[in-house]
Amino acid sequence: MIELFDAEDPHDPRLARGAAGLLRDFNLAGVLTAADVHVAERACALAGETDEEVRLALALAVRAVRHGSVCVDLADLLDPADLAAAPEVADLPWPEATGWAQRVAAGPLAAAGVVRVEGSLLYLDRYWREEGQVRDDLLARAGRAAPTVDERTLRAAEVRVFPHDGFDEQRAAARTAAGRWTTVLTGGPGTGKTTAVAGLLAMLAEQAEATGSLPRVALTAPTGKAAARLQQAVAEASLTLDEEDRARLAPLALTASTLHRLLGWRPGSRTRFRHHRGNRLPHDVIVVDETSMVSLTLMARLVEAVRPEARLVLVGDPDQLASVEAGAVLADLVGGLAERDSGAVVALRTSHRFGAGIGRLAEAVRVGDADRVVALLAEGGEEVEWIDPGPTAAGAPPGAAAAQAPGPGTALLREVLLRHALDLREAAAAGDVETALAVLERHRLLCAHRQGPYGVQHWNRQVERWVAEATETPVGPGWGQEWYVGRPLLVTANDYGLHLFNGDTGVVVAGPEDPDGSTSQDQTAGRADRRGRGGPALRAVVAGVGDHLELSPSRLGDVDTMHAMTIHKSQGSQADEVTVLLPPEDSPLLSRELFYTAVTRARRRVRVVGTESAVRAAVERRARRATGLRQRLAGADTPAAEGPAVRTAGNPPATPTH
Ligand SMILES: Nc1ncnc2c1ncn2[C@@H]1O[C@H](COP(=O)(O)OP(=O)(O)OP(=O)(O)O)[C@@H](O)[C@H]1O
Repeated sequence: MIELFDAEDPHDPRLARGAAGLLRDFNLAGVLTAADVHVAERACALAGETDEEVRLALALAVRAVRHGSVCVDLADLLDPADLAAAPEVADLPWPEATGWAQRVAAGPLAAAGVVRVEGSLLYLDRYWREEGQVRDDLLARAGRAAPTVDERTLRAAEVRVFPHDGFDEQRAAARTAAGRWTTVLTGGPGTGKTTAVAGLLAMLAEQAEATGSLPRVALTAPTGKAAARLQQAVAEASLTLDEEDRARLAPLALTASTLHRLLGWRPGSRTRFRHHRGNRLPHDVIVVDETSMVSLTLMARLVEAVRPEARLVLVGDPDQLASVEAGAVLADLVGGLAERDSGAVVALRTSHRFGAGIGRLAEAVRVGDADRVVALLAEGGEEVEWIDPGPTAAGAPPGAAAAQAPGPGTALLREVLLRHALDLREAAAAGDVETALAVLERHRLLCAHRQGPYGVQHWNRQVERWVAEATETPVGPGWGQEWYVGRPLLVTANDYGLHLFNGDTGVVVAGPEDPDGSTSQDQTAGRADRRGRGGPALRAVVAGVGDHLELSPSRLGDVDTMHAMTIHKSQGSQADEVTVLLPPEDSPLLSRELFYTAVTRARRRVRVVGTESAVRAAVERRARRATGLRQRLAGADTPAAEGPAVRTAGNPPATPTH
């Protein structure tokens, strides 16, 4: 989607002062940011490229990566849906598509290796190389003779580990993964992916017994939070195995780490690791969870570091939002490998966790049946509720009624959100950590946006205002009370020293001073906030795997308030009840992948707040990313050899910006 920014202020930092010609036109129109323009200008100056249209093409390629695409299709920049949302874009002086890419290919940028052109696809060199490398490494793995397995032992293990008909899908998945070097295991939430993985590991451990060895197993995920959940889920799933298989898994000492940690994070580089083609990972089995969140760059680093004779099991849900960084790797693998190598992709379809109501809604969203989604929402029930704010007040932005104007939508939202915030506050004020953390898991408000009336910031402040009114106490930064009892927390960056991971959640509770023996410097710096202006001493409690961490709030650097969180951030986590606040239908963030991700965060009940047109837009609009990996994997040497642009699902902007 051609997403625009709207710069009314001439000093807006997104405007590139000094830009000229086409770059200036596209910058002023909000298509290109100053960063896109500067990169293009600099690279063209260095390479000696003076053709304005080629400069524009390069800036659009830079922009595409910023929006999560791996390349840009110069022949397919505008589609009717984009133009309906932003008709003014059509009036920009777009170059004639025919021959545009060829001019880039014939020019000095391509000669200098800054860009690569394939058909109408324009890549920045790095992403072109990474796509090719992922394809080559995966196809090389697929071309090797299959791993040797003892069939009789395997068949006996299948029946033992997955004992009845309800495990048919998982049994088939584990059998596939046991007999291949690379397997992509897909399924929505609660379809038993982790259970299948635990069973597979027991089966592989038994296979290794014949050689008197133990398989070296790595469990990994793109984020710390997802890795922690994977470890916990595998441990829980292992408990369902019989004693003999549990005993097989015990010596494997299964712990999970982030992909960055597994690959060997190196200070100063986000894309180069200690393990690579020349220093491969030692493991025999590598299980990656939440693969939909893995970017192309990280996948490239992973597949080159895996030993050819190690099993790689990529687990995830390809219908969810794709990675924050460029690529839609899981969706591409599922599409490309399924076409080329029919056995590599195994899908689990039966949900063992959701109630039927959420499952039906999620499936209707997944397949893009907007009429059914609207009918299911209208029907409602135990698990599904719809708050349609209805027609908005004159002058109000469409769909804003529930967010801003007084009305039934606002009253209902207030009731739900305030009740949850007060329950949290009550447990936190009593210093009851277990209850506070349990209450935290009961409900999430999920927003597409970060800012604006549909955004997390607005709703965090709004809930704080409601709590302040209800309790007649100052709450929130508006009152100079950043730290207050019952403040829900979302960790926004990994801190390996403190064992905190991006995506961890927690709550501020009343409690004894210096829970972690904080230094005198901490105490001085944090005292005013930590005491909440004469209130009790405060401690932050962060939920961990099987345990929690308590520390002084002053030690927490990267945290947000979590009365509301973005759908992007919610990936990989669930809550009993979820309220999804949809932005208006013209929001560039609305997409089927976003809506599906939000709905599937709910374990017991999902509440959708949004107009019918917003619901329909969410279901019908595909988030798109331009990538070539799917087609490369499917068989074509170059993505353009089989036709025009390759688009795959999963294309939110890299970060929600509204
Ligand atoms: N075949 C089955 N029959 C009944 N229950 C099952 C089956 N497989 C898994 N379960 C149960 O369903 C729940 C979800 O399973 P599991 O954690 O393996 O799913 P998942 O796909 O990994 O979930 P998610 O990725 O959403 O966390 C667990 O409680 C598990 O014990």
